[in-house]
Amino acid sequence: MNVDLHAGRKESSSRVLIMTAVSAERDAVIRGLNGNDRFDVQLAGVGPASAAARTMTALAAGKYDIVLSAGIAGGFTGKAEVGSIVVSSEIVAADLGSETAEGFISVDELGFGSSRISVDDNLAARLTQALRSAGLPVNTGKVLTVSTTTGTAATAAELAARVPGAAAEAMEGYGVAFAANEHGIPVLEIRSISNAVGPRDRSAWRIQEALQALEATSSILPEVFK
Ligand SMILES: O=C(O)c1cccc(C(=O)CC[C@H]2O[C@@H](n3cnc4c(=O)[nH]cnc43)[C@H](O)[C@@H]2O)c1
Repeated sequence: MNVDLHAGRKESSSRVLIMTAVSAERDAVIRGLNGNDRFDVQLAGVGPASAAARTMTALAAGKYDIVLSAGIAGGFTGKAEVGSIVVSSEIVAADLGSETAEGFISVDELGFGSSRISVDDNLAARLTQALRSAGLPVNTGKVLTVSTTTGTAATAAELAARVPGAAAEAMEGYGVAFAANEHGIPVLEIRSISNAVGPRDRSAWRIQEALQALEATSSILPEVFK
């Protein structure tokens, strides 16, 4: 999906809402933006429900042209390494559905809506290119939203097989994107990778490295979202 950020407006520049789960992520984004007043950064809280509710509230003011879900994330091995950045090609609620003895059935297959929200392909491509030009390690791929972080190699493998093209896993993107969709506003998810998706080992999370990558990424946003 591609959207004209300036549709219906003549001279103005775009206003961007960025939702992060926690304050350490928000602070990294704010440092990167370096006082640019076209961007507002708000806390989504952890998980898709909080993210959806708070994004709906923030968008009610009617002043934003695009919404970004940003923060740290787990990266799928071979797709997004620790310290790298993932720009979403699609936002997927990976655990929204039913478990059965034969395997997982998504809400799409159940006929209850869609677990996938498309992003603005043109913006995703421009951001990826700008980050690459700045020398940052960036990949484009599907970013999964889960309510329970993956904690075993088996679940990581099952998710990677079930969602071909999955690059990262986080907990808020689908909520932010759902709210953006309700308002008809384009959405993108941007994640810096703090850990590999797989067996839980919090001591192996490289949070500072990921927050630095998030800050560096945020410093590029003003040139992409004009
Ligand atoms: O402890 C800290 O200093 C700290 C600083 C910044 C962020 C955190 C978080 O715990 C953020 C939680 C947030 O991160 C996403 N996340 C990160 N890795 C994964 C993962 O492997 N699977 C799913 N989500 C992940 C998620 O969006 C959380 O909301 C701590």
